[in-house]
This record gives sequence, C-alpha cells and structure tokens, in this order.
Amino acid sequence: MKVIVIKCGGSILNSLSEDFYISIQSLKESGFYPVFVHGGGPDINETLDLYNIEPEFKDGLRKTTHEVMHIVELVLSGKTNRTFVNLLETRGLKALGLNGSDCSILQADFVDRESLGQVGKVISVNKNLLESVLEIGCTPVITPIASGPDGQKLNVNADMAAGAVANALNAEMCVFITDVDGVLKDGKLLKELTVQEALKLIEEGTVYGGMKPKVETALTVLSQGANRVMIASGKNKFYEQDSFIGTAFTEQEIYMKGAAK
Ligand SMILES: Nc1ncnc2c1ncn2[C@@H]1O[C@H](COP(=O)(O)OP(=O)(O)O)[C@@H](O)[C@H]1O
Ligand SMILES: CC(=O)N[C@@H](CCC(=O)OP(=O)(O)O)C(=O)O
Repeated sequence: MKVIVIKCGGSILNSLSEDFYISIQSLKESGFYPVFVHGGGPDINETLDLYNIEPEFKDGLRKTTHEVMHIVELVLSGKTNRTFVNLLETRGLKALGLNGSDCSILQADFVDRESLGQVGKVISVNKNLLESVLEIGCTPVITPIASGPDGQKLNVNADMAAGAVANALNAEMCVFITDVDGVLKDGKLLKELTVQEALKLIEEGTVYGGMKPKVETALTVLSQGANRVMIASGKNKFYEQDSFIGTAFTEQEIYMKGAAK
C-alpha cells in the first residue's frame, strides 16, 4: 500500500485552494493512499484570546497548562477536525476523523513537563488501526493529541505527529502543506535541500518560527526511510503529472537533480 501522509497546517486549513483538492484527487489516481494529520495553531490562539489567555511558545511548542489543554482539545477535535473532515467529504473522499488520543492511535511521553506542561512527543502509533481504516476505503484525518503515560491527554506539534505517523506506516511520502510555497530564502523558493543545507538554514536563522519544527521533522522522516519528503503550499497544486511542487528534501547531493519528481 503506497501511503502518503499529508500534514495540513492551521495556517492554511481555512483557505485550502481548489487546486489542493485537485492534487489530492491526482494522488489517488496515481495509487497513493492519503492519511491526513491536521494542525490548528491559529484556531487555538483565537479561542485562547476569548478566554483572555496569552499563548506561550518555547522552540515552536505551545506551553500547555491543564487549562490550555482543555481548549486545545475543544478546538482541534471539536472544530478543526470536524471542519476539515467535512471539506474532504464534500470533495468525494470518505474521510474518517480520528482523535489521536483514542485507541492508542498516538501514544506519547512528556517533552519537558516542567517547562512545557502537557506537551507530548509520539513514542508509538497504532499502525494496525490506521491500516485497517485504509483497507476499508476510508481516509484517516488525525488530530494531533496523544495519550500520555498515565492516560492524560498530551498536545503534540502537528508536524511531529505527521512525522511519527509517516514513519510508523512506512509511508512512501510525507508532505507538509502550509501557507508558503516551501522553504524560502530571500523570497525565493528552494526547490531542493540536502540535509546539510537545511541544517545550515536553521542555524543561520533563515528557517525560523513554525518552519523550524517542520524542517526538523522533514529531516527526521527522511532519515527514517520515507522516499520523498516535501514542504508545499495549499494555495496551489502541489502534485501534477507525477511531479511534486515545493521544497524536496534529499539525503545526498547526488540525488538533488530531479529529486522533486
Ligand atoms: N525560510 C522560511 N521559508 C518559508 N517560511 C518560513 C521560513 N522561516 C519561517 N517561515 C514561516 O513559517 C510559516 C509556516 O509555519 P507555520 O505558520 O507554523 O505553518 P503551519 O500552520 O502550516 O504549520 C510561514 O508562513 C513563514 O512565516
Ligand atoms: C505542542 C504544540 O505546539 N501543539 C500545537 C498543535 C497544533 C499545531 O501544531 O498546529 P499548526 O500545524 O497549525 O502549527 C499547538 O498547540 O499549536
């Protein structure tokens, strides 16, 4: 089964283009089985604002108190997942919304309980459940909330959750859909990046904020065996005639040319 994990960031979820859905259709016609993981950072911030809670981040991860966790779940599971599943359904996909914390779909450990509170890093994925969903012709749409060591809910960065799902499913491909064309430098799209080049962009500060966990996760997914890892835009087509459009990550310089194909 040729699985493609598609992470849709909160930056673009509410304004995904028709071209995005056309790309999904083309992927399906090429024999890919999509598995979606969604973000929703901006939706969470908006709701925290209603409760007069100031969002706090450390290295791109949201500091998640018990109270914040409650709102994260309310928003991601109750609103964002529901809206996205419906959007996919209206485009003809049999989408099945899944809370990562149900049935051990995502199991996680604390990242740093002292400084970040209820933030998790995924340690295992219920691969059998996800494969069963695919086998019956449904498309999983996963909310990045995991169950923690004592059954408590943990908030997982959606890029990292997608990376863990891609690795667990031995995905052929992992794509991070966001609100920019890919990794940019001086406003220009970098179509291909080797591991070394990507690390340098982080180090020199060209890649910052929400792009940092995305690039770091892209490198992890690549090192764990996925054939292709991309960052692409949800504003345009990201897949057409067997080619991907965006930033492609490659392990070695030698594979650079034509790696986005
Ligand atoms: N080098 C870079 N190239 C492109 N975007 C970058 C770069 N560095 C930082 N960014 C920022 O990262 C954002 C995408 O991350 P984020 O807002 O977390 O998106 P998402 O919600 O899709 O995960 C871009 O909109 C841009 O502001
Ligand atoms: C721990 C952590 O930071 N979790 C993220 C989960 C959502 C997410 O990652 O959404 P985007 O993809 O839109 O950024 C958060 O609370 O914002």
